[in-house]
Amino acid sequence: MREDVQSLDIRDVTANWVNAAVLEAQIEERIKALADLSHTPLFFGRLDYLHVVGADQAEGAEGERFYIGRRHVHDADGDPMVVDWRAPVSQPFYRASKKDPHDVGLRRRFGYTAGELTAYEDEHLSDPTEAATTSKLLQAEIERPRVGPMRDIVATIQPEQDEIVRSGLGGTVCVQGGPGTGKTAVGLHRVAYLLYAHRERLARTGTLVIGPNASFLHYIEQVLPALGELEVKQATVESLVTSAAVEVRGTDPAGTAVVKGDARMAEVLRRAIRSHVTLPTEPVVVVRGSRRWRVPAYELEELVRQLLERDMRYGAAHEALPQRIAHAVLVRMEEAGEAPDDRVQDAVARTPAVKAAVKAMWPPVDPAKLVLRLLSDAEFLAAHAEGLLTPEEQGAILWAKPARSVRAAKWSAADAVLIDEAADLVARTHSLGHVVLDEAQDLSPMQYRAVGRRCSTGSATVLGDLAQGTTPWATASWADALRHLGKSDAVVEELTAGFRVPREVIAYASRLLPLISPGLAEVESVRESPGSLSVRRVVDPLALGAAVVAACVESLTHEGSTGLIAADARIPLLAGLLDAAGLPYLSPGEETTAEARLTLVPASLAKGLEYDYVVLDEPAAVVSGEPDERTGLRRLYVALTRAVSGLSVLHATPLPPALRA
Ligand SMILES: Nc1ncnc2c1ncn2[C@@H]1O[C@H](COP(=O)(O)OP(=O)(O)OP(=O)(O)O)[C@@H](O)[C@H]1O
Repeated sequence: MREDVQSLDIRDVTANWVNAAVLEAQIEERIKALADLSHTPLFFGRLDYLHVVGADQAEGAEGERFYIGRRHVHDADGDPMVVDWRAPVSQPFYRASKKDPHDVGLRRRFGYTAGELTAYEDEHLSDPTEAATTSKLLQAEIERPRVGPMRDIVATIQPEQDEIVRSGLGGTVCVQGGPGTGKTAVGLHRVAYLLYAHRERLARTGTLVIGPNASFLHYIEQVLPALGELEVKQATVESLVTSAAVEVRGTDPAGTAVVKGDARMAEVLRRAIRSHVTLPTEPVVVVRGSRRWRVPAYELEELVRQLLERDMRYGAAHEALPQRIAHAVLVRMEEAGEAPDDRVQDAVARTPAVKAAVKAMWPPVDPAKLVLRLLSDAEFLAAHAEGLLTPEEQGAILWAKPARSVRAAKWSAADAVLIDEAADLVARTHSLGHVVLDEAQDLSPMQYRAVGRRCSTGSATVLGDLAQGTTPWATASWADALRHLGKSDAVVEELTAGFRVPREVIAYASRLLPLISPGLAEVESVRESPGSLSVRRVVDPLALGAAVVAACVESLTHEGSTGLIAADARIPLLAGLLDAAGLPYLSPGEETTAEARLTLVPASLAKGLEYDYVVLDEPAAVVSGEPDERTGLRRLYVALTRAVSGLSVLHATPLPPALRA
């Protein structure tokens, strides 16, 4: 297939150089998508249907056989050899069971080692005498050491995951799932599925994956290209809302950020922007040739009121008003027996008199300047926050030292979201076709709104775990979150099977659940190996660092990656000790390789990541590094649930009570 594309001669088929360039680019893309990945087999499954698919299931009808792979492959005659995993005929590979065989006689899974076919596993789904078994190949895939970036799970997607992956483009899906239940994997595969099922529509409208930080995005960025999808954009909420005009250089105290992130701020902004509208007291007088045309104030007022009532974007109304005034002038011209056309209306709309009137009634508003004023001018804020924010809340968000200009202001991340909201009040934000929002539990209501306007005419996949919410404004319920996102009708699915964390380790971490998120289901590990958990107290606090380094050395004797997770404040100390011990290490954004397998991870960046072995330094410091205890325990829960094979906890300070023996 690649050779076919490479040998295409487009010289005679293109009319001009533009067409040729476009076609050439498409061919390049296609060659890229058909690249041979030596470790990625062309197929991983086979389905033997009992009957011809789609035909009447007549007794004795010949069955059909399909090989399932990451992409469609055909032979020299164009006949399919491998069907795409996303095609409808592939679905039983993921969903069929003894109970519901989907007309499949045999399901075969193929196992590979370093690109070589080394195993296969058969299930005779329609044979009642064969007992249902769990797949050894799935077990092997889950146990495989984690080195390098996140991998696709296309060969082993589980039935409950597949239901989410294949849910339609029309609806928003929200997935609540504990650590390692495959939320991120499912979200990425859903994008790949949607791009297959709705390629044209999404190519036009675009898709976006939103993650918590750059190192997380780096960790997941290979999954979609491995599935042949090169077009999906990635962003953090922060990068989404920071325009070229404002740079985030400041930080807010927790209390301030909570108020700025509250949905009530949207109403404060709406009032503030509309306060720029002034009802006219003077008429507009347009001079054309020897005639003067007068639109009286009461009529202008009526026009302004109509625009206010229509609740259109502020900027759109600003654009519309001159035309409305000009129209009023035209009506007068017609009444006077003239026959003006559209060009006259345009000309009138551009006269200095109309422009001046519009500027007085409906002046342009710069979103950043509007927020600047709200945060600097106590009276202005009070006027628009009246009945919405308490005086204390207003005090919390006012800058102690008002900024002189948009450029000079030390904008915080929460401020950037306010500016984004204001910008949307001025001009509608462009909506994409589909947005995947990962680690959604950490977003503030205002951040949900910012994401929501980027999929206002599309749909979303919202992924998160309420127990892992570590921001002071973390989501308490998915219903609230979805409301702020503008997707109240979304279905909330729950995933409880854990593919990452071994049983013993997840049981240990889950002791925190009643304190951090009462009512949430504990993750049930599907891993067979019990994993290893060791918790060790180091009596001499000064010896803790050395013990932690020794634990890292020990972990590195095993295959796979090791993550040393510690409170952010302890990172410099541990970095020094690792240097002194001659142990090279990476930062979370850097890719682990067979040579560099140790990563030093500040607890604040551990979310979403995983390592074969985790050494956790001083849990009490992880807890006390957060503004309140619940957030601290949640941060600790995240840190405790990053391990695939083993977790070593080392502490000098007593552990939080829930974790004591
Ligand atoms: N069906 C599956 N087959 C094989 N591996 C899987 C499957 N589902 C998930 N995994 C693996 O489990 C691990 C955890 O998945 P993932 O990171 O998507 O979980 P998560 O729910 O997003 O976790 P967290 O809440 O910690 O961010 C990954 O290594 C992923 O590849």
